[in-house]
Amino acid sequence: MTELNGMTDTFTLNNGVEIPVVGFGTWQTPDGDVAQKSVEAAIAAGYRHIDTAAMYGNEETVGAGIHASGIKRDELFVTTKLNNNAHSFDLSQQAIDTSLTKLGLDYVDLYLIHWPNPVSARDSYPDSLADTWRGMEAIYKAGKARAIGISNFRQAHLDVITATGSVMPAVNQIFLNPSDLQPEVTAMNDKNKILNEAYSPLGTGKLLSDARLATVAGHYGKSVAQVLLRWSLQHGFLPLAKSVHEDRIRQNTELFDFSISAEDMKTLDGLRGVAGLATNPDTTTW
Ligand SMILES: NC(=O)C1=CN([C@@H]2O[C@H](COP(=O)(O)OP(=O)(O)OC[C@H]3O[C@@H](n4cnc5c(N)ncnc54)[C@H](OP(=O)(O)O)[C@@H]3O)[C@@H](O)[C@H]2O)C=CC1
Ligand SMILES: O=C[C@H](O)[C@@H](O)[C@@H](O)[C@H](O)C(=O)O
Repeated sequence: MTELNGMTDTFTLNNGVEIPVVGFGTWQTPDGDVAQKSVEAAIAAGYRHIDTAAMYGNEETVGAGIHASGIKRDELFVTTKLNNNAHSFDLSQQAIDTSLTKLGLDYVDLYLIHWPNPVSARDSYPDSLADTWRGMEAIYKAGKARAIGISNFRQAHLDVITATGSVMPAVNQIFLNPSDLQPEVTAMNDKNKILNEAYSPLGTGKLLSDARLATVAGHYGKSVAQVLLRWSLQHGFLPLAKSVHEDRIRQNTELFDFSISAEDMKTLDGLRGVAGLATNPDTTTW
């Protein structure tokens, strides 16, 4: 993308759907008041994109936060994910209906397969995965999701679904921050016009105390969190930041009044392995 102006900026997915360039994460956000209030706070702060999952156990109260915010449905982009234990055509059809009921929505904007190779279905992989993608396509065609995609997928997994599928995933949501740029996965996504969504953009908080990141943030009078999110955007990745604190939620939207220099981008790109973080390289157990 060439210009970054604000939270309502969008990337265009490979099926033409517009997706707001920053998303609000809800993994480990406790179900109940905390989820409802943090989602409301995120929408009030300007977020127009919420990321949840059946696995997070908070779809009901994330949905309550969406409704309490008073935002119009077509001004909000909502993602949820197929649970790890729901890998089959039939289970995927049941799972989307359950998620929609919990969220109180008629459709989601994006529905993702959470992991390619759930432990419970490992024996039947890759058949279960091809079958699940067929289920995702049916969900898309029924209008229950405006776009469908994948998460934690590498080449071998993508090959399974493209061998029999007819819809290319719109998104691959992956672990992506300066501790791990995942060059092979992002190249695969780029080649197939699959958007790179950056999960754990703050390393689930573990990157925030790194001294080298603090030095770079100091160049801009910004927090480390803001620099990490801006780094994602400047790479063309869509960051999903989670917080349950109103001040941080707001802070994480203030990303459009500065730009990281090419030199500092290089420094950040060189931080591989920082804070001991890296992605599981074992493609067979994903
Ligand atoms: N598809 C997948 O398999 C996965 C998807 N995800 C998605 O990505 C989202 C983000 O990733 P996640 O791993 O949750 O973590 P993040 O990288 O977003 O980091 C969140 C942590 O950082 C803290 N934090 C957030 N903003 C600030 C700030 N400005 N200053 C100081 N601390 C801050 C939060 O604390 P606090 O909340 O207390 O403010 C929390 O501890 C998830 O919530 C989920 O939606 C994540 C993992 C896997
Ligand atoms: O979306 C969240 C993530 O998938 C998270 O639930 C997993 O990474 C989990 O901690 C695991 O160890 O498998």
